[in-house]
Amino acid sequence: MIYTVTLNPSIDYVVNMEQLVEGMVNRVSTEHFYAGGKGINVSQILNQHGISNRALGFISGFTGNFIEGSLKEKGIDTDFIRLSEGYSRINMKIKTTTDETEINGMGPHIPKTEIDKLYRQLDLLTADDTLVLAGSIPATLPDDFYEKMMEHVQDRGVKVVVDATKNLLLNVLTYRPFLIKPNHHEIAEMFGVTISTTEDLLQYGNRLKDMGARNVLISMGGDGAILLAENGEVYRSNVPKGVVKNSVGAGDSMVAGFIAGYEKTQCYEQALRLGAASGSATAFSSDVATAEEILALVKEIVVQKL
Ligand SMILES: Nc1ncnc2c1ncn2[C@@H]1O[C@H](COP(=O)(O)OP(=O)(O)OP(=O)(O)O)[C@@H](O)[C@H]1O
Ligand SMILES: O=P(O)(O)OC[C@@]1(O)O[C@H](CO)[C@@H](O)[C@@H]1O
Repeated sequence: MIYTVTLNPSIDYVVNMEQLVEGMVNRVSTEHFYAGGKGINVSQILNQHGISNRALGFISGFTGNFIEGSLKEKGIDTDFIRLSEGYSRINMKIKTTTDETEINGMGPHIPKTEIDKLYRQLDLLTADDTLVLAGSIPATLPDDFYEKMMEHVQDRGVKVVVDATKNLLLNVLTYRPFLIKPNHHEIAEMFGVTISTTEDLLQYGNRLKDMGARNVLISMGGDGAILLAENGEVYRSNVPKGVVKNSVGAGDSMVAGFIAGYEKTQCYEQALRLGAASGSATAFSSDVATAEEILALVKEIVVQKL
């Protein structure tokens, strides 16, 4: 079974407007409310690929009810820990004709008793399970919380996927995650360097492998992705043609597509293909993509061995 953990789920309030003017009243031309948070997005796309999974994490308040309800409506298995105080956050995603701006909320305080409940859920995982840790760690939890969770399941051979930024990602590498998915900007930031060529990316991708990551998937937005696979092969994928509606969740969809592709075929090339199709399908859609939208793009993905 695949378990996703979203420590700080959100309602993504996705709006369109022609222009965003700071210091003025701005009015939107379209608005949508979606259940969000990186782990939750991974769960939604896994579900589209027919891969059974369970979404874990903390929810609270009326916003938490919306998140849980909308996942249930889509047939996604959830086992969220409900906090008695506070509200799951609302993240505003503003798409204008030129930019995408995001304002992400803080989220509720998570008391120690509730953290213990999450550890009890992790106690049940075995070597047949995959644990996906995705998204930021809320301010009320310690920065090393992902490391703590990985340490907790370490002896049981659980496959762990981590999609997080900077130190959160670097610090988990000693626990040998099965997959990490930084984007090219995050790699540059992690190592404090400027990346201008594919060779640069490969150099730092290999550094992440040397530090412990088993598979490193580097996404590059509209420029596709590179996979440095555990078997030593390196692959590059293109992106299909399409109009970007809202790229929020594209990275999470790529992670989910990769996991689904690997579960189905045990082949890294196929996993990258399904990951790339899933990422682009979400970029071309207002919400995270549907199975039909993803399948329509799979044939356009060209995976090349470097
Ligand atoms: N503009 C785009 N056109 C086509 N495909 C895209 C575009 N942006 C993203 N994708 C697809 O989604 C994948 C992941 O995108 P990206 O590199 O933006 O991830 P990310 O930075 O983690 O995204 P996010 O944080 O917005 O979820 C890309 O490798 C590509 O396959
Ligand atoms: O604040 P975090 O946890 O870093 O990111 C949260 C978030 O921006 O990530 C998802 C897209 O990747 C959205 O659904 C959600 O709003």
